Amino acid sequence: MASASQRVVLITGCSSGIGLRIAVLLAKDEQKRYHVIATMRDLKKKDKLVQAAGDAFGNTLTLQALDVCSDDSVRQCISRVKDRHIDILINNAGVGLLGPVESISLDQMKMVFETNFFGTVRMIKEIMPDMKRRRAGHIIVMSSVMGMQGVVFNDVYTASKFAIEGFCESLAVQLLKFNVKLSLIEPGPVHTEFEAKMMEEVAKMEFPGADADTVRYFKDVYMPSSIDIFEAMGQTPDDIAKCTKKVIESSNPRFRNLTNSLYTPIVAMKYADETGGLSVHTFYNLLFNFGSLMHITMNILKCLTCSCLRRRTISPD
Ligand SMILES: NC(=O)C1=CN([C@@H]2O[C@H](COP(=O)(O)OP(=O)(O)OC[C@H]3O[C@@H](n4cnc5c(N)ncnc54)[C@H](OP(=O)(O)O)[C@@H]3O)[C@@H](O)[C@H]2O)C=CC1
Ligand SMILES: CC1=C(/C=C/C(C)=C/C=C/C(C)=C/C=O)C(C)(C)CCC1
Repeated sequence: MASASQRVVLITGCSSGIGLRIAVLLAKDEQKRYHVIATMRDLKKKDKLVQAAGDAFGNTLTLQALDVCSDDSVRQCISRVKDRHIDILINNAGVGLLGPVESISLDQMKMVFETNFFGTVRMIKEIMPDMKRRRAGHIIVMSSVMGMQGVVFNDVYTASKFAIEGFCESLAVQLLKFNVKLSLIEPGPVHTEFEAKMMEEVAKMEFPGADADTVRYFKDVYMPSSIDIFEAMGQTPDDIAKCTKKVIESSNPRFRNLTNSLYTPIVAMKYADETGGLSVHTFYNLLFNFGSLMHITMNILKCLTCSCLRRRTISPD
């Protein structure tokens, strides 16, 4: 059980990746400032977390079942929390979806929104009223750079992250009146099971309904560039955990927190040209005209992201 001085942190999607690393980092805090309620939808997947938590398991870290897509599961989980008191809610659970829109069924698209958008909204609706009443609390949402900038062949995933960003941008204003903070964490590519799950999905894909040219652009142009980008820009889940810890420990946390400075110029293009032409044409050129030069492009991005741009992001160190 949490001591009176500890902040209670509830995290969704802790069976792997970023959620697992945030849970472990906070539970192993040297000053034991946090009591972490790590949640996952399938407790059979707990071994990796339990092993990584070591001595913290059963002390500063406890485990509960929670499926963000189920009203009952969310209600049951929160009702088990002492006085329903949660200081920090970290909405991390999420799923990806990649490929030509023609090959993806509406049911598959809805599942992505059920998890990434409605799952997060369900959690916020359950926990926010108590935070508002106490005039205290911090809600963290694991968004993505794709919550700000669309990426070809990630249409539906991007849309789900744009949706949650719009929701949070609106809600943050109201919450400020109640002294409840809301922060988005916006990572670029991160090496987690997310990446492996996508590769596995793509290997199995048969692309029903997509024409041969589109399938070729996806498999032979987008996929190799995307793999290069993961290699050149990829962060570790530990990096994202450290960034998240910095955000919750900040006395004046920012609303938006990009974790990867290599993305700053990409996001800047969007604000530099409100017609959208600069972003669309630059992405087109990067992919279809300079795709084979992706390594050089990455080095140019690294030069562009000199220290002045880097200051705009949250760094893990
Ligand atoms: N990896 C990346 O490149 C990036 C990831 N992100 C975001 O980070 C977050 C974490 O992803 P990451 O760690 O990379 O990926 P992982 O696939 O490693 O982790 C995703 C977690 O979400 C859980 N989850 C999925 N659906 C539900 C559900 N209905 N209820 C509860 N938990 C669920 C998964 O559980 P289960 O094991 O049961 O499936 C898993 O624990 C996501 O929101 C993702 O969009 C953002 C930017 C980049
Ligand atoms: C930047 C960029 C590309 C790819 C970006 C990717 C692959 C980003 C992945 C982000 C993830 C995985 C976010 C998760 O939320 C392209 C389209 C190859 C073209 C050139 C510029």
